[in-house]
Amino acid sequence: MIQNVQIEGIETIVQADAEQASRTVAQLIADQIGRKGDSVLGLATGGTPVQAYRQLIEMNRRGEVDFSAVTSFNLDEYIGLDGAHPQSFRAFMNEHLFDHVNIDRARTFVPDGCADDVAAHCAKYESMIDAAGGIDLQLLGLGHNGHIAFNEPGSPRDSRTRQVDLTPQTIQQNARFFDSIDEVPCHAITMGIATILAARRIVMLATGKGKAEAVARMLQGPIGEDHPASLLRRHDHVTVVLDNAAAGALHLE
Ligand SMILES: N[C@@H]1[C@@H](O)[C@H](O)[C@@H](COP(=O)(O)O)O[C@@H]1O
Repeated sequence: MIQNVQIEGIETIVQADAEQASRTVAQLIADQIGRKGDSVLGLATGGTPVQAYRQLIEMNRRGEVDFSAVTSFNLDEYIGLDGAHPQSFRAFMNEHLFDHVNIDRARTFVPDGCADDVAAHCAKYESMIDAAGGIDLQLLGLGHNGHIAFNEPGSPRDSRTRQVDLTPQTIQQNARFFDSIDEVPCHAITMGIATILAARRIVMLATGKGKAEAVARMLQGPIGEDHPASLLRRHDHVTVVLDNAAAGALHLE
């Protein structure tokens, strides 16, 4: 059963399972591209969006969504991994989306984890987003500690693309993608909270019981930098898409 509720002014869609929630997110992205063929998308990595990307690939094959004029900017990248490294977010995006749809690879942007001058690269990434006209739709996942992209708790709400340190918890969480925890980089480049909040529309996907507490704090806890996702409530066009399990700690009337 699908529930569509307003929580603290945020449109929240609760689907039965991760498959249905991913389908909803894929449809929201396809609708955005349908309205504006040359949309600028903000894209996310992690385990959560994989099914939504799979749906988009299927829709692209069926001719239901056309990526040919789309531009994309990814949220983040590990420092020290170049795009050819299998655990880089560039490789992730190629494998899970870009290799399988008709997007122009030259218009897909992921921060360069091997940039010589990281600060200059971050400033350039911001100006490239501006030059593209800003992000029309930003897709987000949710960290267990409330992080968005790699904006860990305590990240300033006016932060922009920059180098950050990862918390031990995030390193631990992401170790599942590597052969061992020692291989997980400790630093990353991430869009800032202000970069994310500048997107015209934000779609957050969270699934599974493990995200339930973080979802409840995001939507019904205090708004503050100690739970970065709660700052999304300061944005006027956010859609949160959940499965039942991730909605489990919410107080729904
Ligand atoms: N930087 C990413 C985030 O963009 C992502 O949303 C989050 C959740 O990941 P997952 O979807 O695998 O739970 O963790 C990562 O560290």
